Amino acid sequence: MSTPAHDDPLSDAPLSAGPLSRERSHLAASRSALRAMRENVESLDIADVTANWVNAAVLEKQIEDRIKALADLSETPLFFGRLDYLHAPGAEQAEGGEGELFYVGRRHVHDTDGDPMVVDWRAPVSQPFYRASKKDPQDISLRRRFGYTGGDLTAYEDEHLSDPAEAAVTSKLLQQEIERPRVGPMRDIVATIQPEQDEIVRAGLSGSVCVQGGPGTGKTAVGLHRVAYLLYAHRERLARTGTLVIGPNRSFLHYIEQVLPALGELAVRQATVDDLVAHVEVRGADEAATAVVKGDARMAEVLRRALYSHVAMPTEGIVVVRGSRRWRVPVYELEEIVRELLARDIRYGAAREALPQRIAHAVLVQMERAGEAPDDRVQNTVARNAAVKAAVKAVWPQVDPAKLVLRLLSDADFLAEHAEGVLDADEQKAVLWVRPARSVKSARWSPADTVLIDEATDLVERTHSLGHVVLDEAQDLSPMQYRAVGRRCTTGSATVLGDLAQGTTPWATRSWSEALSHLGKGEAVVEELTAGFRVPTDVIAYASRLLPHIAPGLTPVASIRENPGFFEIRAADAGTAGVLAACRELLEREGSVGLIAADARVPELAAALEAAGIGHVGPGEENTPAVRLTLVPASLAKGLEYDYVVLDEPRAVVDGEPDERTGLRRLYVALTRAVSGLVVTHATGLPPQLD
Ligand SMILES: Nc1ncnc2c1ncn2[C@@H]1O[C@H](COP(=O)(O)OP(=O)(O)OP(=O)(O)O)[C@@H](O)[C@H]1O
Repeated sequence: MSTPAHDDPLSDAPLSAGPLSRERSHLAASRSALRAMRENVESLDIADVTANWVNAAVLEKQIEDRIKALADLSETPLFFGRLDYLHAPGAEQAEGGEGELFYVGRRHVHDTDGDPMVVDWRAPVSQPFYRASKKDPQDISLRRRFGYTGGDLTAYEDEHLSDPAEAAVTSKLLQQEIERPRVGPMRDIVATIQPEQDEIVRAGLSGSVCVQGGPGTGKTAVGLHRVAYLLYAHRERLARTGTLVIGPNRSFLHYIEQVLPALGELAVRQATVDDLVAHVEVRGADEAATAVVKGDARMAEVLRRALYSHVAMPTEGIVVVRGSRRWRVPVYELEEIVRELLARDIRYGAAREALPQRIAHAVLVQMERAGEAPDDRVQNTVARNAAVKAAVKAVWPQVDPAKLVLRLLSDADFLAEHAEGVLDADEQKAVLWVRPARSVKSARWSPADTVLIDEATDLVERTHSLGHVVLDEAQDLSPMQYRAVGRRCTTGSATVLGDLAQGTTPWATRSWSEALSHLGKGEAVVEELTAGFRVPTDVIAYASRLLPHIAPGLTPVASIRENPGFFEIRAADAGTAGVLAACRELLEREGSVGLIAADARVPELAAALEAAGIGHVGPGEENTPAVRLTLVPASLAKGLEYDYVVLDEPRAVVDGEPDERTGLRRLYVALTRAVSGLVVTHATGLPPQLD
């Protein structure tokens, strides 16, 4: 880049002077054009279009959404880049835009003639903004990045990609954007998506992608931008089939929930795995050893066997009486029908529905042989005949999935019968309830039980599949949970995001290939992200000392932040005075502060903060300028970030987990939440793995 970032010291300068003024005029003109587009939609009179009130309501909602999408948010720049092509791109790539110069922004804006003023960042013509380089200029002569202060365009920076004399330099604006202090919920990264991230964002809809990346490498950001991209590129198809983002817990979902709406996408569902499988109320919890067995993929086989044990081979034929005639379906023919249905790849419930029709068909064949000419109506009547119904009930009874799981967990003999050769005696004992439940309502279901019910439900009736599912923090899922997510995208594709080093469940993923096969997406490509956007150099280097103990073989994250970060380890006296002092000190600085502590220490710290008059909120609650401190139990820190972090008593974080490796992984998560600085306070010494 030959041209350094141009700051305009005279932001009130007359609009006649220099490129910055011209760019500001284009911004002003684009804003007016956007206003005109919005007014155009606002003035639509739907009474002319439809007289039907249902259609009118639907249309009104669409118009409302469109008006929302066309809002001009004063703090959000309308465009952040400009591309000057050497040649006008082909019509297909330019998407209606003619010419060689394009402004890249969050949404498409056109003038009254329909000519584009700003092109959507997701349009093919915008792609070189993210991918072009000196090595591969992609027909770009100039890439210009814009810098904003508040809503004002205040700087720009040029790269002449096709000029061999110009050396490649790191962008200052990009660096500023990455180093900007964090406040409030997660924000979008459209202006600064990196080439390796963009490849994942724009990967095709048909394939599934898995991203392994250390803390702060942008996995969540990439996943969310990928959804926005797919919705743009395949709008109609995904509107029909649906998209879903899965995160680990409510506070995480709350943290990310504004990113997609900010990108103009309002219709993406966000849920936890527990939300997806909420067939019954969860009131219980399992011991780790029990949850491991319940989450093992072999449970799927136990459930399948238990369900199909309800199918009983017929022992006698059926006689259907119609008028003066009696039609007999002999037992061997019934058996053949049942065998054929068992061999087919259809759900238990679908086969149960097909069975009376098959029996009726057998009767119809006999009628035809006897010279009658029965039609479909006759077949339906025969299928509803009492004798046929009774046979179906005996041979292929209805099964309630929750009751099936209830029986497996309560009845040792029933479990033994179907787990024979699949689970050993200890494993069977582990899954059995100590106190068997009487009914589905009174049972103390655990989260792992609801996943079993979900599996059983899917055996009975096929789960609805969506067009695309993004699964974040995937490393924590059990094989049975992967299956539950996988059946929600059997006909669609998935983006799986995670970090093996951050797996903190007893069943955490050991390898992505294994996880992907449980998900049913064994063909997914595994990509790795290693450039870190969050954690400062000194902090990530310190946290990476844990890697050989928690995930040997993983590449440590290389921070791309220039600021080495504020990092201190402080020995403190027992109690809370040292931690509180660190919080006070960091609150003097700009941005958010997270106090992360072992779950068991949270009540004591909350009381101490209150007594000291330091206002704080919990994770997932909104910070305000007056209350910038969040008290975060270590178990909820995953995926979140704060400008400054105070990490209380690392040893307690490690000791809070059932085993050392999980403890050290939890500590790794806690150590990697800071954007600008980290203070570790301890009274009991540090875990030796950090030396
Ligand atoms: N290209 C980028 N430009 C600017 N900021 C970025 C970029 N990529 C990621 N970030 C920022 O870096 C931070 C970390 O990103 P993100 O939370 O997506 O990482 P992650 O890999 O999911 O981390 P974790 O493993 O800790 O959950 C976020 O603030 C995100 O906005």
